[in-house]
Order: sequence, then C-alpha cells, then structure tokens
Amino acid sequence: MSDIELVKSCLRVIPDFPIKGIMFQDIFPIFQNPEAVEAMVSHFVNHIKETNPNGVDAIVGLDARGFLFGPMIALRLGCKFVPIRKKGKLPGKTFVAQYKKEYGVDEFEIPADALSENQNVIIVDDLIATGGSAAAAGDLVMKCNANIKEYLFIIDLVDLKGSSSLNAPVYSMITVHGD
Ligand SMILES: O=P(O)(O)OC[C@H]1O[C@H](OP(=O)(O)OP(=O)(O)O)[C@H](O)[C@@H]1O
Ligand SMILES: Nc1ncnc2[nH]cnc12
Repeated sequence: MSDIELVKSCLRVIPDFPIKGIMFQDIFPIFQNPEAVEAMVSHFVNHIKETNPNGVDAIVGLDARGFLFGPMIALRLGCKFVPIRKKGKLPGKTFVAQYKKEYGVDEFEIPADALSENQNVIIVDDLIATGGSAAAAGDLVMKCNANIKEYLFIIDLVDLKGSSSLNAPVYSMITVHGD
C-alpha cells in the first residue's frame, strides 16, 4: 500500500458534524496508527525537500489540527515551528486576522516576533474547505513580511475550491469530492 493509500484508509467520515449538512472528515484515527503517521510525515517531508532544495525556515501550523503534525515535520526538517492560534490564546504582541470558514466566523493570531523578514515558510493544516482559514493564515505570515512557499494539507475538499483563493502553491495528499 502506498503512503497515500495508508493515510486515506485511516480517515473517518461523520455526517452532520458539527452541524447538519457537513460531512466531517476526521483525521484523528491516523494518530492511532504509528505507521500511518510515519507515512504521512515522511510524505510531507520528502515533498518539502524536493520543492525547496535550499530548505525552509519555518513550518507554520494552524490551531488546532495543524498542531498535530506540523511540529513533527519541522523537527524532521530541522526548522522552527510557529503556531497560528485562535484569538485570545497567545500572550505578547500578535497580528490578528478575521476569517470565514465552512461553518462559521473566527479570528486567528500569530506571535508578532515569530517570523523574520523574508523567511521562507510552509503553512500546514489538516484540511482545506472554503480556504478561509488558510487565507487568513497567509495574511498573517505576510504581515510578518515572511514568504509563503507553499500550503500543505492532508485533505482538500476540492469542490469547495478553497485552493483557488490562496496566493501560493497548494499541495494536498488526498482530494475529496463533495463537502
Ligand atoms: O477551509 P476552511 O473553510 O477555513 O476550513 C478548514 C478549517 O476548518 C477546520 O478547523 P476548525 O476551525 O474547525 O478548528 P479545529 O482545528 O480547532 O477543530 C480545519 O482544521 C481547518 O483549519
Ligand atoms: N468537512 C470538514 N471536515 C473536517 N473539518 C472541516 N473543516 C471545515 N470543513 C470540514
């Protein structure tokens, strides 16, 4: 079985969660299977190494599911991990961005001093739906004057066309049709 097939076999779909009409793609079962975690992390690490032969400076992960594997990727690459958190959770000076997602409105924050000017950054999250969360994360990275090299997701809900709203290349391990 390929890395992608192994990861895909772990996904669970729950209808009508967290609200009616949403087909919720649950990535947590991946973490019950260490081989699948290894396959996913090495797949992303190999991809980043191939597309960024000069290395990257930071993996930026989105609260909360981007925190599950973003630090693993950063550790393997020997670069820093920077969190983007839901508003009100980060101490110190932050930059703030508001956004709409598939089921609501939210605000993200990044520590204002976590990235330096012109650092090369990869933004990671479990899933892209409308792209609202990822676009807000991109705005925050740009407020830090860093460069977005790529967005990485485990799952792309392609019919929602979120990737087309982003201002850098997008790579997803798994594409899912429908919402
Ligand atoms: O492309 P979008 O329409 O913006 O949706 C995708 C976002 O929605 C989910 O996070 P959620 O805000 O539900 O938070 P969680 O990770 O804390 O569960 C998911 O982990 C992405 O971050
Ligand atoms: N369908 C979905 N499944 C899991 N997380 C999501 N975030 C936004 N839409 C989602």
